[in-house]
Amino acid sequence: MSEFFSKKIEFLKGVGPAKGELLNKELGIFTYSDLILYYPFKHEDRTKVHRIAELNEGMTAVQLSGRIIRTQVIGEGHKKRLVAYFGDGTGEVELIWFKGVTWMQKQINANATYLVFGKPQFFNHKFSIAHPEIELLNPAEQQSGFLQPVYTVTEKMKRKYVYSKNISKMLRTLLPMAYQHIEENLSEAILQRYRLIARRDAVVNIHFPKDQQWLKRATTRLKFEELFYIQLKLLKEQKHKKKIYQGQTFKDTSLIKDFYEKHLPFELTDAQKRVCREIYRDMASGKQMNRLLQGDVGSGKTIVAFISMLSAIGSGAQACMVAPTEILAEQHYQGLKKFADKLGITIDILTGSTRTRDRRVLHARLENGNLKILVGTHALFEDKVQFDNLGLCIVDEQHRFGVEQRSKLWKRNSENLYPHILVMTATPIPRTLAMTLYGDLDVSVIDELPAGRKPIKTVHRYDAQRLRMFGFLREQIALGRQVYIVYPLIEESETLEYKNLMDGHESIQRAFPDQHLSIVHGQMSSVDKDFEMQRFKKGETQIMVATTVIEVGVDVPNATVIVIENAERFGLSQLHQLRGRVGRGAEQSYCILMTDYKISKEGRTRLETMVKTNNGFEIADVDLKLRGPGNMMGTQQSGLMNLQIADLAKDGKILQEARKMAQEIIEEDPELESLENSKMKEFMNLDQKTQTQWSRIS
Ligand SMILES: Nc1ncnc2c1ncn2[C@@H]1O[C@H](COP(=O)(O)OP(=O)(O)OP(=O)(O)O)[C@@H](O)[C@H]1O
Repeated sequence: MSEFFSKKIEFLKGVGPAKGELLNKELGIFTYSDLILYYPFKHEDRTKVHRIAELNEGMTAVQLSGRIIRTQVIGEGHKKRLVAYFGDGTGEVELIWFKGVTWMQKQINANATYLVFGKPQFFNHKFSIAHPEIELLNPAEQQSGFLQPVYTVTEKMKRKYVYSKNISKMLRTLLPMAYQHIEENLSEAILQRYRLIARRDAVVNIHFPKDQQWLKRATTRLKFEELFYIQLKLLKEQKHKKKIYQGQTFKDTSLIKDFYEKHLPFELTDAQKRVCREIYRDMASGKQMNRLLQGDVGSGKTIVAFISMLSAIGSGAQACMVAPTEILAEQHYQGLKKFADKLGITIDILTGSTRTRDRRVLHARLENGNLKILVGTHALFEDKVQFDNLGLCIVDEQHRFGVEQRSKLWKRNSENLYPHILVMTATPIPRTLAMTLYGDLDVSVIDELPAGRKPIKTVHRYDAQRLRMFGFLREQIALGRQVYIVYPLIEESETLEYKNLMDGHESIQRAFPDQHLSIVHGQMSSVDKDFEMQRFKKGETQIMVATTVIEVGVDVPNATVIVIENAERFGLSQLHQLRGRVGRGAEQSYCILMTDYKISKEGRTRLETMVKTNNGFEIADVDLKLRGPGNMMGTQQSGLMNLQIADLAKDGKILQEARKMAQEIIEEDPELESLENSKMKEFMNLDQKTQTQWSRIS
């Protein structure tokens, strides 16, 4: 890597210490390469030059080319302004500055030819432009026209008269010098196959494109490069892990057979069978499994998890399942216990609220191998928890565990044998995110719901239609079904949230005097929560009033209606998760989204999406577009999403191509040893700092 790029920015002609410091502090630009990598956020089209005679009142910003005839300072005090009379032979406009009058006056050369850019306003029978951008005209540029880059600058910079155009000017000085130092980092084969332009041309054109087409070429090339290196890195890691991390070989099928033949409660869907096979194959391979299991809500992940555990247990190992919350751990425990009991397999649960006395017993049983399955929260990560022989660890992520915690599991092993890892997510993740966040894992998808499920009917109703809605609930209850009514989490105030829920509870009790109600919220102890859940599950209560604690995992097939109050307050994936609490049996189910009339545009899109589709993958894509990758995955993982130019919400196609290319390369030449690939390896192996200077791979 050339020394050139690490030169301090203040040494660039026209920058100096004062501006240099401003760039350091305000934009994090310290070196030449930092500036080169400070891409504009948009380009203004300056390809067209208008004539003054063509101006009309409705025009947005226009570009004019002509001469400043004379300047004049008018008014006093805060009314003081500089007026420059500007003409192009077809007419005249006034250019006006209210700020920086003296400074501006010094900048302007009367009689010189300028390019002027701004929004014309018609006032007192003439056009004027307030605070236009002006530039001494460069005849070459006038001929070809150009796309003007616009850079983000902070308020503080503006106060010190450093604007976007100053950054642009610095780059105009820097780029011609930098051009020859910019090295290619993709092989000739890749460039040709994807028709990508050379890196140095891309870098120049991302700032100063010759035209729209060049801008597009430059953007595509840089996005490809960014995504390609992330994928190359992830896939290389994956390959590396497979090579060095041995997993225990679980080939025994006796328990699985026994379960299949005698206890399987329903026919597995084809998708479930396929995924079970994929997992079995991994666990029998002798390599450590690192697999992501994606399935839509209600697609039947629990039984797949259990069957995977049977592979491990049948071969004498233990299995565990980690959930992000106690309530979910409890649900998984109940779900798995049903199956485990049938085979006489020992199973227990460990959470923050497990009593010390019980813990001690549990630790001992785990350590001597008598306990085969342990379900729990991150309490499982504590050092005291030692397995005799942990063979499979299932992590139910729900987007809450980060990569960090996941890697912690690696350390939980004895000797050289690592437990197999299966990461489960309940809400589908858009493909682009999955490829980036979980790009080092193999992926299994359950893309089919159990037979006989009817798609849930979703409607949006306003508060004014509440009585009719109650009428509908009565009909359903009369048919023997059960109902959830969900209130939103109110982040600003727990008291308010509680009050909301209690008010709701009261009014529902009034509306349904003959029915038994359950109530569940976050402030209840887990014992009480569990008690209420069980009552509802057993059918002793008909209506469950709850906050979002029921969002994940709750499984009551007889519940056919979910009413979501203030539905506009929920995120899309949350709504989809909540809706997944119904439609889990054979009966027709309904989801009713209640709101008042005031809904933001984005809120409306969310509701419309819910009404339109039941498909979690489609919903995840809309969610990604609405919220952006960082917000969607929570702060923990947003670091990974710190892409410099690519946008995972929009660049799915480029990402797919980049991943495909990276896959082919890693497949053919895992160590990147060929002459062609070695340069890419060199780039990938650059020390973090130099590499970030160029590509910001996280
Ligand atoms: N193949 C199948 N045929 C019929 N019912 C099934 C099948 N697979 C699972 N089920 C049932 O469907 C319901 C949902 O299964 P499960 O709880 O495993 O879903 P999930 O994928 O974990 O969904 P969620 O994330 O929403 O909890 C359960 O009642 C389960 O018994």
